[in-house]
Amino acid sequence: MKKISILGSTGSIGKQTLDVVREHKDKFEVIAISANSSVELLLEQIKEFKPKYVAVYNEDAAQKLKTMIPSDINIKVLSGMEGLKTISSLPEIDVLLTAIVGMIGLVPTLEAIKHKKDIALANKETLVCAGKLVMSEAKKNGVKILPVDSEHSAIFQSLNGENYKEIEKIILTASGGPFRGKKKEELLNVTKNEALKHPNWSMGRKISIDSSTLMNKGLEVIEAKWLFDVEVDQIDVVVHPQSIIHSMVQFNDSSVIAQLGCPDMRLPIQYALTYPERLENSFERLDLTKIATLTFEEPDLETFPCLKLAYDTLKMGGTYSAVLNSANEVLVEAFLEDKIGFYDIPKYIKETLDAHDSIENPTLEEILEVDRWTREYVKSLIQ
Ligand SMILES: NC(=O)C1=CN([C@@H]2O[C@H](COP(=O)(O)OP(=O)(O)OC[C@H]3O[C@@H](n4cnc5c(N)ncnc54)[C@H](OP(=O)(O)O)[C@@H]3O)[C@@H](O)[C@H]2O)C=CC1
Ligand SMILES: CC(=O)[C@@H](O)[C@H](O)COP(=O)(O)O
Ligand SMILES: [Mn+2]
Repeated sequence: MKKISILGSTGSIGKQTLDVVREHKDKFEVIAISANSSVELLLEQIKEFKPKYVAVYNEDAAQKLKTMIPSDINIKVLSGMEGLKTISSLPEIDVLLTAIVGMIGLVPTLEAIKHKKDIALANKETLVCAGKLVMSEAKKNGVKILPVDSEHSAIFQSLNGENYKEIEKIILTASGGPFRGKKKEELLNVTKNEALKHPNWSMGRKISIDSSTLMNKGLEVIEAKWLFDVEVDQIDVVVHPQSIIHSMVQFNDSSVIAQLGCPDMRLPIQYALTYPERLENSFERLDLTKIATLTFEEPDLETFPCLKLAYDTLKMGGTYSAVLNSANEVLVEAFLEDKIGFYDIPKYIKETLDAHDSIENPTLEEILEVDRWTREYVKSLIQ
């Protein structure tokens, strides 16, 4: 039995992780679950999976959950950041699955690494804001960082048994999002509801907006750099609207290896939890004869400037990617609250990057301070 703790069990990835557990009840045991404030769903999950711990970040919600749990259920209710850190480092867990959204996942993930827990990583913001630190801590503690993000799982699977030094290029596929093929003039006044309509994946709100701006691909470029230890010019993005090829690796002998499958996050989640083994499951099989065409095009960096901004921050180094990420988190939230327009997202990110004094090799405390500064700066721009 693999013992799992889940950061963000009530979200899109969290719920699909529990689907994987349901599929393999004899293989996985859920020791801890958590959320920000979705207590009704947490209660259902507690009744079904019987975890020993639940962490609710929001203090009021944690208190509310305590009153909702029937007296015959024995579970420890924790709260705040301390709660998230505790469930990330429990002695009895083998792996922490990070399905929480945003850079708030950084501190508990580092806590898990310090306690030598393997990480099944969906929370890409952690590597975007602190990739160097997280990967070096993982190496120091002998911890595996197992990618859940579909593209990075595809790359990881394509690299199975290969020598990472022989990678020539990583080719990240992008769906192009809901606005693929459109030009800036057509997108100036798009609404959040239009932006939330991803063509292939049903995901949380933040990542759905990121896909519509192509920031998601930018964050994934940065995530790939740290996971696979490649240079920025070794990472290409190709738009592949069908989301069947989840990504590829080109090797130094010109061979290209790819991973394909139906768009279903349960597979990368399962693979991260069972690696290096594979487990038979009931998920839909890919039938290539039913797919008329697989197409590929270059990303349009003029219409989608967020992707270029992400590449730029990798080239500039230091804490620029952390600023990109924190600014984006604030701006996506503001866009979802109808406070800013679609193109205000790249505009204010650029202005914040221009105002930032970068720090080379930042410590955790410095990254947290950069996050605080960035949020304050961006909010002052919006007002
Ligand atoms: N969805 C997908 O298919 C994919 C997602 N990812 C990445 O996975 C991560 C999760 O995405 P997704 O599942 O879509 O997001 P969702 O918005 O669907 O879920 C987010 C989860 O995080 C929890 N959460 C948010 N803030 C806090 C907090 N402060 N403390 C504790 N828990 C918190 C939420 O709790 P609550 O319900 O209470 O708000 C919820 O459980 C993101 O980093 C995303 O980029 C990567 C690849 C694919
Ligand atoms: C499922 C997944 O991994 C998402 O990150 C997905 O890739 C988003 O799609 P695009 O960003 O390519 O539109
Ligand atoms: Mn992805």
